[in-house]
Amino acid sequence: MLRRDFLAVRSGLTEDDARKAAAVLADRALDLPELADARTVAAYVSMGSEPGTHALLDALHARGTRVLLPVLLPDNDLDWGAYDGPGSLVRVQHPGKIDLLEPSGARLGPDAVLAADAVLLPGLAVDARGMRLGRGGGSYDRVLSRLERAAAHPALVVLLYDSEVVAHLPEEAHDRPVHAVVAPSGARRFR
Ligand SMILES: Nc1nc2c(c(=O)[nH]1)N(C=O)[C@@H](CNc1ccc(C(=O)N[C@@H](CCC(=O)O)C(=O)O)cc1)CN2
Ligand SMILES: Nc1ncnc2c1ncn2[C@@H]1O[C@H](COP(=O)(O)OP(=O)(O)OP(=O)(O)O)[C@@H](O)[C@H]1O
Repeated sequence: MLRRDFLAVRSGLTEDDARKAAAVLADRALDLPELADARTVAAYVSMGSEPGTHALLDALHARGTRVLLPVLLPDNDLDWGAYDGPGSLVRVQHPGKIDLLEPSGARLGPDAVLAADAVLLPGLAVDARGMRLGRGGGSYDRVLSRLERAAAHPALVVLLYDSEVVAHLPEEAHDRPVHAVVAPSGARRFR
């Protein structure tokens, strides 16, 4: 129900709202040292009404940051490929899912995310402790447990609209908090 409610608010945004938010989000995200100073960022290509990441991906790529993007696997785990500009993306239709833009180049394997200095995670909301509500596929839960197993500690950052930064979300035992959220009104870090 929570997921449905957050998605309903997103689907009510106009294209103009979304475009303006994406531009502000890219600036704010690039101001965050965790992203600005990263050599490798594992990010994703926003789809539909998700807070836009295109401007951010291009800015990171342009400044020489290595950007990794997810490739959805049949079991909902994620493989990774490098972002090499808008021409390096291909539209993919996974059964039952909205179309995703995925990297068309070499697959680097699920462990490629371990090289990231910062991971940008998609989410529908984050609470005051940094607990994140995802789409429910568990893809990023798996990324987080893979990072934990490898003792990798990249900065974990979520891009959201302002109304999606909330006081409290229900969590499950496997959920792990993120470090920061970037919203149009500003960034917020969690301890
Ligand atoms: N832009 C973006 N890329 C991403 C994610 C994401 O959340 N956003 N993912 C995050 O893990 C992975 C893909 N996971 C996805 C999970 C569900 C749906 C989807 O279309 N869900 C339907 C509902 C049907 C269902 O529950 O499967 C929907 O949201 O309308 C799409 C992608 C990797 N890439
Ligand atoms: N490390 C893991 N390995 C395999 N499955 C996992 C792992 N962690 C969580 N899951 C499973 O993934 C499913 C979705 O979990 P949850 O509802 O927390 O998704 P979410 O965090 O909202 O989604 P996402 O991680 O894709 O953003 C659950 O069935 C959960 O048991």
